[in-house]
Amino acid sequence: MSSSPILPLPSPSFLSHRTLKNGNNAFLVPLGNNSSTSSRKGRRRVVTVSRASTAPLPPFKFFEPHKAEEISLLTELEPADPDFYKIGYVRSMRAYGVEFMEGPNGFGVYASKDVEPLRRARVIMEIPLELMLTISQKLPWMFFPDIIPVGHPIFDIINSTKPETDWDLRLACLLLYSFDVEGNFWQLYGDFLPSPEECTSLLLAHKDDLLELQDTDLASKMEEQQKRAIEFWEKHWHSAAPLKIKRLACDAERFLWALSIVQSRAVNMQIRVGALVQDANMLVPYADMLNHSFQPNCFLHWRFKDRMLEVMINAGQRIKKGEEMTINYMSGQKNNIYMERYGFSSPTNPWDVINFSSNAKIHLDSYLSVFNISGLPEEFYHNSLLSSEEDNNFVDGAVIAAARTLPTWSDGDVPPVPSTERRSARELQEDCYRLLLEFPTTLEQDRQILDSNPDASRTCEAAIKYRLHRKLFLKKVIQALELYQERILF
Ligand SMILES: C[S@@+](CC[C@H](N)C(=O)[O-])C[C@H]1O[C@@H](n2cnc3c(N)ncnc32)[C@H](O)[C@@H]1O
Repeated sequence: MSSSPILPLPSPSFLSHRTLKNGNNAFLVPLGNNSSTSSRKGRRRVVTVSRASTAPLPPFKFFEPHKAEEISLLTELEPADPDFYKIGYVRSMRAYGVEFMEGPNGFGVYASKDVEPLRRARVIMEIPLELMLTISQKLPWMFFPDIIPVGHPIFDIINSTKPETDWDLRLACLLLYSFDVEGNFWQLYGDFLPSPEECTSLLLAHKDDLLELQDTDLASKMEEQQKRAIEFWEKHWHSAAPLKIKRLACDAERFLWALSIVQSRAVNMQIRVGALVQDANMLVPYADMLNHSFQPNCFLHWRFKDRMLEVMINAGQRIKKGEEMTINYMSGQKNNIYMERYGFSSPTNPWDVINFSSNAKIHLDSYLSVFNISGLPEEFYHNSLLSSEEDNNFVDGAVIAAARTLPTWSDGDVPPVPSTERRSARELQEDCYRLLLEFPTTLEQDRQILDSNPDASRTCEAAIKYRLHRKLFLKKVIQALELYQERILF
C-alpha cells in the first residue's frame, strides 16, 4: 500500500464517461498498480459527481426514507465481474435472486427480481463453511479451514495472542496466510476485496485525515489502534523472521490493510464442533458484501447442520428488483463506534446522542406522541397506525435518537404544560445551535469540500462525512423540537 491512500488519477485510456439520465457524469476508475494486494482485476472505484454545489439544499424532512437524507451523490451501479460469481459457484456457494454491484459504498448486494412478502424468511445466499475463515475466541482455540500445517511459524504467532481480545489480529494473520496458500479460495476472492485506497477504515487514515473528524477522542482512539497493529507487526515481522512469514506482510501497511479488512467484515457467531460450542469470528465471503442499514431487509442465519451460512430476507419484507439488500451490522451503537469499526456514519442513526448542557427537560410521552413513536426506549419505532397521513410511515432515526437523549421527564399521570414545554424545547434548540457553532466549518462548507475534492482518500471523505453527519443530526433535532413546539398545543 502506498503510504498516502489517495485515489490514483484516471488515465485517459481507462476513463469511461457515462452520461446519466440527469446529465451528470460518473467516472469508472480502475485501480492503480500501487495496490499492495495482488492484482485487483475485480474492482473499480465508481466515482460519483454530485449536484452542483450551488443547487439549493433540500429541506430536512422527518418522514422520508433516510437514503434521501444522505448527501445527494448521484451514481451508477456497476455489475460485478462474472469471475466473482464463478469462483464461488464452483465451490457450492449459492445466490438466489440477488446480484452484486458496485455503488457509492463499494460493492453491495441488490435484488435481481421483485420479492413478494412471505410469512417465512427466504434464503438469498448459502455459503459453505469451507469458504469461511473462522477463528474461535476462547481456548481451546481452533480455526478453519485447516490449512495451516503443524509447525508453520504463523501458527506460533497466532498462538501468542490473547484469544479474548486479539480476535482481529488473529484473523488478520489467518487472512494473510490464506492469500499465500496456492489455490486457496481467498487468493481469488482477495481480488474483489477493497484495496487500501478503497477502504474507509480509519486504521488506514493519515493523521491529517483523523483531524478532519473534528473529534479528538475518536482520532486518538484510532491512533492507538494503529500503534497496536504496527507494534504487533514489528514484533513478528522483524528482520530475522522466516521468509514464509515475511512475505505475508512485507510492510506494516499491508498488515494494517488486512486488519482493516478483518475489522470491517468479520461477523461473530457461535459454532459447534462435536459437543463443543464456541464463540467464533468469521470472514464470510459474499455475505461480507452486504452493506449496513438501520432499517435492514436481511439478516444472517447460521445453519450448522449442512455446514452452511444462510443469508435471509426478513420475513414479510417486500423487495423490488434493483433495491439494495442490507443487514444491521451492530445494534444500539453510536456513530463514533461505526466509524471506529467500519469507517462510515449516518445522520439517521437512531442510537446517536447529543450531549446537552441545558437543564431544560421536555415531556417524553408528549414528544413521542407528536411523532407517533411507540415502543420502549430499546425499541422505539414509528407507529404508522397512529399516523393519519398515509405516506408518513417513516420516522427519521435522528428523531428517535432525540427521544432517547433529549433531557426528558416522563410521568403518565402528569400532563405536559404547553408553555413550559415550548420554553424547554426552545432552550434545547439553543443548546443544539451552540453545539453547531463549535464546528469550525458549516454544514454547507463541508458539502462543498466533499463536492470539490473527488480525489480525496476514502478515509478523508469518511472523516468529513462524519462531522457533516453530526451537524445534520443536530439540525434534524432542532427541527424536531420546532415541530414539537408547534404541535404541543394539540
Ligand atoms: C462488510 S463491507 C460491505 C461491502 C463493501 N461495500 C465492499 O465494497 O466490499 C463493510 C464496508 O462497506 C462500506 N459500507 C457498508 N455499509 C455502508 C453504509 N451504510 N454507508 C457507507 N458505507 C458503508 C464501508 O466501507 C464498510 O467498511
